[in-house]
Amino acid sequence: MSERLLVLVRHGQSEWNLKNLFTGWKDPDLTEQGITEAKEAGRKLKAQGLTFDVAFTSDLTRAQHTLKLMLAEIGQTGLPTTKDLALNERDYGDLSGLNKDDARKKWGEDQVLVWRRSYDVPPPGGESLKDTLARALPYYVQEILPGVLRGQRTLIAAHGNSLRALIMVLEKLTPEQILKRELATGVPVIYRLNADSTVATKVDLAA
Ligand SMILES: O=C(O)[C@H](O)COP(=O)(O)O
Repeated sequence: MSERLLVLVRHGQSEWNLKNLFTGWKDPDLTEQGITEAKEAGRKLKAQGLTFDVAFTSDLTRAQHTLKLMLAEIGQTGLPTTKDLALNERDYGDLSGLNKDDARKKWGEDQVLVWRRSYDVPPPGGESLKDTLARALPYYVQEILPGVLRGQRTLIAAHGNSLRALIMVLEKLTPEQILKRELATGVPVIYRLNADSTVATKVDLAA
């Protein structure tokens, strides 16, 4: 019986994470720290003895770069990889490029938290987590999950909110529970699935 392995990794620190800017579909690369985090994520996966059959990433540089660095650490630079917009970060709309502390001063802590972490309230001109889920979940179900269930060991390098959307489904979290769920940069979360696509085990490789 194959193991139905699915590993999710948020990209390492980006230049705009460092500057504390809303990023969304903007396309900054990793910082030096982000490069270190991505390599460390690869080392952690290697230390777990994990290798992969296939990888998925978004259309954005920071996730693609993170995947490349992880695969180099694991020794799998040629791994078949699919890039798709469906795994992109939530579109932050009009907030993109604004400083997160400046936004809190302008609109208040509570409003900014709702935009950043709530399930169904979109930032102005952007996507809510629900909107993000509406394009990430069909992609997961149609393009990723069938392979996992066939035993293709699968690595996904993507973004805080596109992965929170998938985690909400995988872990059956409520809108209240997802509000509190944070995803650190460069931390692999390892799932093994049951044949019915529910989660059998989860290991979070934080720290
Ligand atoms: O797009 C962004 O600004 C970040 O990658 C994620 O932002 P968040 O922490 O506000 O969800």
